Amino acid sequence: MLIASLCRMGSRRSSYLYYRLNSTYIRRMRYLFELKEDDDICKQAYNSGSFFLFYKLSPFVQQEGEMWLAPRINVSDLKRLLKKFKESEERIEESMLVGCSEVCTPYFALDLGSLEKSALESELNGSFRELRKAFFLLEEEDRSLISKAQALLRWHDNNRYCSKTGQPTVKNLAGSKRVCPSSGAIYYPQMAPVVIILVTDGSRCLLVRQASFPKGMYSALSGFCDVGETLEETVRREVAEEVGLEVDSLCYSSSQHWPFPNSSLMIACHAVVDPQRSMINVNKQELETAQWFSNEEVEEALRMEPKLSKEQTGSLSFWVPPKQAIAHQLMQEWVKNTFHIVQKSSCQSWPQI
Ligand SMILES: NC(=O)C1=CN([C@@H]2O[C@H](COP(=O)(O)OP(=O)(O)OC[C@H]3O[C@@H](n4cnc5c(N)ncnc54)[C@H](O)[C@@H]3O)[C@@H](O)[C@H]2O)C=CC1
Ligand SMILES: [Mg+2]
Repeated sequence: MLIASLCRMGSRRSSYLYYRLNSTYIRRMRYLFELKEDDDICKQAYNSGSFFLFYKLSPFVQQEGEMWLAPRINVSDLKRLLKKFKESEERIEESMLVGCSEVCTPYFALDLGSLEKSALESELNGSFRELRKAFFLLEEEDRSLISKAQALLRWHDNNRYCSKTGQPTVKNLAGSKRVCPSSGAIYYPQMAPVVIILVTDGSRCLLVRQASFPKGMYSALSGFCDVGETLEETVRREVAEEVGLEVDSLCYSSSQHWPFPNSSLMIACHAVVDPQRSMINVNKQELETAQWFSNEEVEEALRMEPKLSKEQTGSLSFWVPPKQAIAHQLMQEWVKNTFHIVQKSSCQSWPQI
């Protein structure tokens, strides 16, 4: 966003700043690429790295006043910690690369789940919190790094063996892949593509409840992409499957990595149905209920603090996910009318029927 606004300024100074920001970004991406490709460089990078710590997939966090942080510790503190718990320094090689700072300080994540939790917490002066709680407490940058870190740690934990030979697989130092030494098969960390769709009939938008949602919460309709589907096909199928409506047109909004319960790539879209054919027919195997809401109702739900909304204060009997969820962003776009629907005729990949 900063880069975009600097571009709009259009002055010579802003072009220079734009170039500097952009080149820093390229340098960082090239550096991360090297770390992923070359174990020797990655091993050296541990020495200048910062480490996020986890305990059985729960991130280490600290509270500072009102703020929650996911602190990173440097390699000498990490070595001291391992020594104190009588662990070998080789444990550092179990770390995963999760990113780097503006000045190319690499960030790693390490799970210390085999050590004693309360002793670790008092040594580090903080606590290991479930990601479902930490996610909504942390600021954007920490939240995104911690989510990525947990997704990587979980994927490696679940993919220790080769599905062809049954032999143990070995991770590269950055954790960007695992290799089976006997078959040579390479496995890469994966996330599942999911569409999340805010359906509108022009004047109202459709929100749904799954039985597993917290009481009173409604969200946008969602569903996993089936193998072989385009995004448009998934949107159309999910809307038909879950609420029995036919999508006329749609547009892409944005995407988000969603770590719960496993790693998903949430692909957010707006979709339009014909107001003459807007009668909902809920698939009870998938949803508890689905309902049309007015612009005013959604606007009020968005304004409410999730904590207050859970207690159902005010005139509304429902609440919506907090700002960290992409469903919230779709609703914001809808109430402000800041999305642009692509007409069916101009959508190249629209399925032929
Ligand atoms: N960030 C956000 O704002 C939101 C995120 N989500 C996430 O979207 C994901 C999918 O949403 P649903 O409506 O439940 O999907 P869905 O409508 O496709 O139904 C889930 C069912 O699909 C099947 N399925 C197919 N492929 C699967 C896969 N790769 N992993 C797991 N199950 C698979 C299973 O039978 C599962 O019970 C959920 O993980 C949820 O956490 C959902 C709503 C809002
Ligand atoms: Mg669904």
